[in-house]
Amino acid sequence: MASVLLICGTLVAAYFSTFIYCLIRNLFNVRKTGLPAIIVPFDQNHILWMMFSVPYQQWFREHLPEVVYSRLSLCMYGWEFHEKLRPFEKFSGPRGNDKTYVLVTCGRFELWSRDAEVCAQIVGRPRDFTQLDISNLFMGKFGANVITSDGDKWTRHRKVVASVLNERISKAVFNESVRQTQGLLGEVAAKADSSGTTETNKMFDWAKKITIHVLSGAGMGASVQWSDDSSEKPPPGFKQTYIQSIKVVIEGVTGPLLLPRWLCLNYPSFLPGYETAKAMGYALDEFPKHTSNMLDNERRRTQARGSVTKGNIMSQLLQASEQPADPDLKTSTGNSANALSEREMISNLFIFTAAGFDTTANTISYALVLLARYPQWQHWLLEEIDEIVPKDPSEELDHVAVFPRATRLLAFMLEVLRHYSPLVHISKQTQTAQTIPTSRGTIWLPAYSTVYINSVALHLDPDVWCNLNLADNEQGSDKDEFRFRPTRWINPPGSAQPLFQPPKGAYLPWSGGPRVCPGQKMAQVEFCAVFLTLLRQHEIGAVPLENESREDTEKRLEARIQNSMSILTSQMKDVYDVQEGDPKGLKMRISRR
Ligand code: HEM
Repeated sequence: MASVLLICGTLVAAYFSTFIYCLIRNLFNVRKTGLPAIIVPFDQNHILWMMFSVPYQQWFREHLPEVVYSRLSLCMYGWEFHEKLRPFEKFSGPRGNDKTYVLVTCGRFELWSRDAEVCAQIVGRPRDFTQLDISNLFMGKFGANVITSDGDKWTRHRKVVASVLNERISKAVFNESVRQTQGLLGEVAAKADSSGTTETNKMFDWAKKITIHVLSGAGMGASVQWSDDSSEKPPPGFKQTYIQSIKVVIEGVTGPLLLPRWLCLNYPSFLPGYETAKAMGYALDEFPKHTSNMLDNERRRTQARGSVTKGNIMSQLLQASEQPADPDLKTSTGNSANALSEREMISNLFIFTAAGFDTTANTISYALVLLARYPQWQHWLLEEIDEIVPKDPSEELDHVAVFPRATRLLAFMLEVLRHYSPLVHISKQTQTAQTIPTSRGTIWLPAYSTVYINSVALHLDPDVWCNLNLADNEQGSDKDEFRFRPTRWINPPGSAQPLFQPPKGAYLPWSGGPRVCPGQKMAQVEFCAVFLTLLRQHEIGAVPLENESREDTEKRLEARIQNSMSILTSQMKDVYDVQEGDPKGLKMRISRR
């Protein structure tokens, strides 16, 4: 018995001594960096902490002393959204650097920065600052792809992916976004009262529906009617439609996606989470099959057209993937050729959806609430929209004629993303020791460090944003960088560029450098197409509560926006999947103008 206890005790001691070793090693290394340190003596990337810290955040806040909680909160996923500049102003600033610090934990060495110079180098040197191992777990579920790869493998994926997201795709995305938003307006009209006004909790689910339909139509060439997806049946031999399987997979990235397929399919029905696990099991099985079938169909269509590709991502991907380039690789068709195998194509098609769905949908959702919160900005947009869209409402919107002129709308989107970046941080790791030269001195980093760009804090730098491009009728203010003010993006008349071009590394909602988001233009085109169509003849507002003043409505909307959390991306709580009568939801009003 004594020897069993001794073995257990030794194992426990050995386990905990690794944490102590890491803490001491990190304390030693931080002195070499010359940066301020914030010490939190445990491993914030420990699986148990990652699982339980966010759900128990409220409990920690209420029960821990302020001095402990104020540090601990910096280790809870998504903290950047709520804390804004606090760690920089409260902890690192007084110790000599208000833009970069080291979080000294019992895990890896962690650098956190909101310094544009540092951030520009992190995103500009993808061979030195590589993808986190953990991104493979979620994003590599269907095989290697552009997000999970580094080095030469990444170059190969990226070349294909970048060639696919081209101007032809922009046109397809624009047209599909208009078509889907018209579908939404059709549903709105069917529910409208005699004055042409509809009040609904469903506006945010509809934003998601537009985004997934656009990805399906302009992405995979599988165009869906607005009202079709609920009535559509899975094809023979399938339990889920393509849209259903993709939704389940994407919603599962918070955890269930990590479960193996066999476990999901055999999950005991008496345990909690049975329905989710079962749906995930089917989706893991069927998503690649659906995609593979769609690729086969597209191949057949392309052959029938005499190799003429269509303007959707899948068609372009097939063409780009089967260009001869590397004789050592075989494509799915068995040709001695480039680039991406069938599995890699499926995995990249999954990534387009995983990377493009929540990011775009949540940006549209924040924008909807901000339109209601700030009617003055909505009117500012309506002025532009009335000028650039055809006067005849039955005349179709032309991507080439309208998109380049939607300057205010794009400025509005850029301001939404400055405040509500879907990714609150961008994280990378070093494989070997690195240095980052800056005007404040050179930062040294040990091998196997994790580096975090805090996008929320980066986008609030007063040196870049405060009182930028004040219009004639606007007052400057001390804390202007915190204000939602899209005019800051509009350069004075006569400038070389109509929109403000932030300094390198200062604005990274789409990241930057060679690994900048290849879907940036697609997201911009979709955002503009959706709001051009929505606001062409309608206005967006929030339904006031009983006896609520306008001022109180604005406060409530502000609180709803601030009540956000980061799952994979930042999103408002309780706006999705809420039934019509449920008071938890956020009731929006769409009225004909
Ligand atoms: C508002 C919408 C979007 C935002 C804010 C956004 C943001 C980002 C960010 C920050 C990254 C870098 C991630 C990192 O390095 O850790 C990224 C990468 C990526 N995004 Fe987006 N994205 C958006 C829409 C899209 C769309 C619509 C697509 C495609 C359909 C897309 C495809 C990708 C891909 C493939 C990558 C990986 C690039 C690489 O590693 O080389 N994104 N995105």
